[in-house]
Amino acid sequence: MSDVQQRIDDLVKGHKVVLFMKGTAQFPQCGFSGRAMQILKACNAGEVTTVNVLEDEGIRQGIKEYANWPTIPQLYINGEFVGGSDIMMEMYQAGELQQVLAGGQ
Ligand SMILES: N[C@@H](CCC(=O)N[C@@H](CS)C(=O)NCC(=O)O)C(=O)O
Ligand code: FES
Repeated sequence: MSDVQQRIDDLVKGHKVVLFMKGTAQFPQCGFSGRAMQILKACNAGEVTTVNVLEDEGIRQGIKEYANWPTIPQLYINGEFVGGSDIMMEMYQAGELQQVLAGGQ
């Protein structure tokens, strides 16, 4: 595993809920990332670890390889890739995201 892939793996496995996004939780810098954050808030997700890919070009590119998913935002729960903002919205509307968040540790 490359250095960047290892760093991403440590982040994803070291925290329950990790959102790779553009900007921060307080100041998202893209509508898709803002929407992802809003969905997590609507789910009462609790502690969300956010990673601002605009501050790290290596992670911005590396995260696309890590989950084989070409865009940001990317949500991980309990070490597993969940999806981008479209998938998050679909899961939220079906009540599934709330269930995944409630499961695990
Ligand atoms: N449909 C996507 C929208 C996300 C998206 O299109 N992201 C683009 C624009 S922010 C992206 O990450 N492009 C690659 C990049 O900026 O590195 C989703 O469901 O999350
Ligand atoms: S930064 Fe332009 S669509 Fe996300």
